Amino acid sequence: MAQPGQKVVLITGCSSGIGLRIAVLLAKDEQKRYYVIATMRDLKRKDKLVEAAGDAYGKTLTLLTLDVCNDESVKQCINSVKDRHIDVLVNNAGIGLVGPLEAISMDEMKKVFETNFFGVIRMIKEVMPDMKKRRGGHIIVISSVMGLQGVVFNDVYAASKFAMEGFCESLAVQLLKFNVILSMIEPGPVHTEFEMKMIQDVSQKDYPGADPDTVHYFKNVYLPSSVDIFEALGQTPDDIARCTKKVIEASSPRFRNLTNPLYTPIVAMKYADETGGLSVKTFYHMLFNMGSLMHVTMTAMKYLTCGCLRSRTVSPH
Ligand SMILES: NC(=O)C1=CN([C@@H]2O[C@H](COP(=O)(O)OP(=O)(O)OC[C@H]3O[C@@H](n4cnc5c(N)ncnc54)[C@H](OP(=O)(O)O)[C@@H]3O)[C@@H](O)[C@H]2O)C=CC1
Ligand SMILES: CC1=C(/C=C/C(C)=C/C=C/C(C)=C/C=O)C(C)(C)CCC1
Repeated sequence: MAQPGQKVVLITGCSSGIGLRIAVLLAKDEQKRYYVIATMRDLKRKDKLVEAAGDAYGKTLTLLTLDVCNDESVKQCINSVKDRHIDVLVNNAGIGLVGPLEAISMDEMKKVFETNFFGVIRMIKEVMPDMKKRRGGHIIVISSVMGLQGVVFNDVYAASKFAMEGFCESLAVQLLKFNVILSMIEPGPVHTEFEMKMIQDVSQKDYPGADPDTVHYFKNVYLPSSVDIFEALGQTPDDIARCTKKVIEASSPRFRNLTNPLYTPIVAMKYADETGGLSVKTFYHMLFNMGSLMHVTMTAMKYLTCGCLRSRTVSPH
């Protein structure tokens, strides 16, 4: 049970990746300021979290079942929290989807929106009324740079994160009136099971419905570039956990929190040209004309990025 003065933090999707690392980092806080309710849809997948939490498990970290796609599961979970009191809600659970649009079924697309968009809304609808009544609370959404800038062959995943950004931009204004803070964390590529699942998924599919040219561009042009980008720009889930902890602890938390300074120019380009042509043409050029140079370019970017870009992001250090 939470001790007096401890903040109750509920996190979704803690069986792996970013959610797991946020749960562990907060539960191991030296000053024991947090009581972490780490949730996952299938408790059979708890072992990695329990092992990483060590002594904190059963003290500052507890486990609950929660499937963000299921109304009953969300209600049951929140009702089982003492007085339904949650100080910080971290909406982390999410799934990816990559590939040629023609080869993706409507059901797969709906599942992405059901998890990444409606899953977050379901959580916020359940937790927000109590926060509003108490005139206090912090809602965090793990969005993505793909909520700010689309990426080729990630059309539906990016759309789900864009939807989230529009939702949060709208809601944040109302919540401020009730002293409830809303913050978005916007990571670029992060080395988690998300990346593995994508690679595994791609290796199993032959993309029926997509023409051979499109499949070629996806498999032989986009995928190698994407692997290079993960290698050159990829952050660790611990980086994202440290950024999230900083946002939770800030005296005046920012609404947007890009975690990767190397992405700042990509996002800035969009606002530099209101016609949108600069972004579309630059990505086209990067992908189709510079594909084989991507590795060198990304590595150079990594070393050349100047301090002014870093200051626009929330640093994990
Ligand atoms: N990795 C990356 O490059 C980036 C990831 N993100 C975002 O970060 C978040 C976490 O992803 P990441 O840690 O990388 O990926 P992982 O695949 O490692 O973790 C995703 C987590 O979400 C859980 N999850 C999926 N569906 C549901 C559901 N219906 N209910 C509850 N939990 C569910 C998974 O549980 P289960 O084990 O049961 O499948 C898992 O615990 C996502 O929102 C993702 O969009 C943002 C930017 C970049
Ligand atoms: C191929 C390619 C790109 C790919 C970016 C990728 C692969 C980003 C992945 C982000 C993730 C995984 C976010 C998760 O939410 C760029 C840099 C836009 C430049 C143009 C070519």
